[in-house]
Amino acid sequence: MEKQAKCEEKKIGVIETWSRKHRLLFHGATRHPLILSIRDGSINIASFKSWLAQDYLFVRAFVPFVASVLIKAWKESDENGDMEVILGGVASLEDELSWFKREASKWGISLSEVVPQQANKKYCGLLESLMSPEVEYTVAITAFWVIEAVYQESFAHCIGEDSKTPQELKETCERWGNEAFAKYCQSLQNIANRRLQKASDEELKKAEVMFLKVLEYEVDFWNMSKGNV
Ligand SMILES: Cc1ncc(CNC=O)c(N)n1
Repeated sequence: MEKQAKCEEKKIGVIETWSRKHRLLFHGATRHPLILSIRDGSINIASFKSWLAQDYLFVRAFVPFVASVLIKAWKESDENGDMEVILGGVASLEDELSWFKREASKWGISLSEVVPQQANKKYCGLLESLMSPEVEYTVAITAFWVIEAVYQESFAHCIGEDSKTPQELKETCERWGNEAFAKYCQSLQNIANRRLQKASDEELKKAEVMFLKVLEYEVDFWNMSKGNV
């Protein structure tokens, strides 16, 4: 019986098990009021602009984090394919930074003057702590997957059926809500699941704590734009 339960768990994967176990928090991060207001068209543009400016700073800190996961994959991975997936992630961030600059200029935001808010600083600090060589590949790749998955699930919701997303925000939603990004997130999830399946109990625990922490920080990140509602 116990063996069978374990097999079941393997079949659906650790990530799905955690997403179900912590579905309230997962939902809080992927169906935040800011996202719902984009989807129903009631979004305050000042909130959007504030999010855009803060997210640009976040993505700048995200680049070295992803590079650090690449280093861990090279050193610790048991599978050759991991590096290509992560390298693809690094490469697409160059385009993403250019997109932020174009988008900011469209909205009249001067990126050089943006001051990071507290929640952003805290989140970038978490990314920096994950870059340490002491942090295991399994923990880092789990964090990486959650970070990407929150944006994928959130923005895909804004371009789904019956969404009333304003035309000028559609490109933003497409950036993370598109099919190719969903596939990339699935590849990251597969890597994370494979690693978690083989992980020690201690490593599993650390990865689950990190999973929760990222979700919490994502909620705090969305909350930053509340001041502008
Ligand atoms: C706060 C936050 N979380 C996740 C992402 C998505 N990853 C890269 O773009 C993001 N841009 N910002």
